[in-house]
Amino acid sequence: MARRRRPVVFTNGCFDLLHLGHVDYLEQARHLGGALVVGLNTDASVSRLKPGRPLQDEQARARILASLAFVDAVVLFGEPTPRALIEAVRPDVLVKGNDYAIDGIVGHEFVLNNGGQVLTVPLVPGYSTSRIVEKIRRGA
Ligand SMILES: Nc1ncnc2c1ncn2[C@@H]1O[C@H](COP(=O)(O)OP(=O)(O)OP(=O)(O)O)[C@@H](O)[C@H]1O
Ligand SMILES: O=P(O)(O)O[C@@H]1O[C@H]([C@H](O)CO)[C@@H](O)[C@H](O)[C@@H]1O
Repeated sequence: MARRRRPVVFTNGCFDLLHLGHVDYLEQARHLGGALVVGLNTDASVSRLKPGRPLQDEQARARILASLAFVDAVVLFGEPTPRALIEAVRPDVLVKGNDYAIDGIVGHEFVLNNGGQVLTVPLVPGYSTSRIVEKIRRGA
């Protein structure tokens, strides 16, 4: 009897300083399917998106993400968006935090046209890498 493939969940981000919001969101994302693949922006890709960043290099960011029990794979991508990676992975579920609208999530058309789902996960209020950086700068 053919074994059913576990649904693959995909998300992506810079994940510069991992915080409670990231952990909560990644754990929720993992439980929307059977395995979680995280697309991680390379240092060059992050620098284009967020000048002055990243604070932690791609190897450190990748290793930290991969240490989480609910992250099954981490894949670096250097392009401005994860579009090519999403089309290569062909995930069953594409997830972002609800700081993104569904139609603003790169790859949503591809995943939906491929019969998959595109979902958002509520943010944990008050947590962001930028806010952490700000607090450190203020010495708060
Ligand atoms: N507080 C949060 N709760 C849940 N998910 C979050 C939170 N902050 C960010 N995310 C999600 O984590 C993923 C990676 O986001 P990102 O690396 O930009 O984190 P960030 O803290 O928002 O960073 P920055 O402040 O530099 O924008 C995105 O899908 C985003 O929706
Ligand atoms: O960590 P961020 O800024 O949430 O991650 C970005 O997400 C973008 C998103 O997928 C757009 O829908 C992506 O294009 C960008 O490369 C970052 O991963």
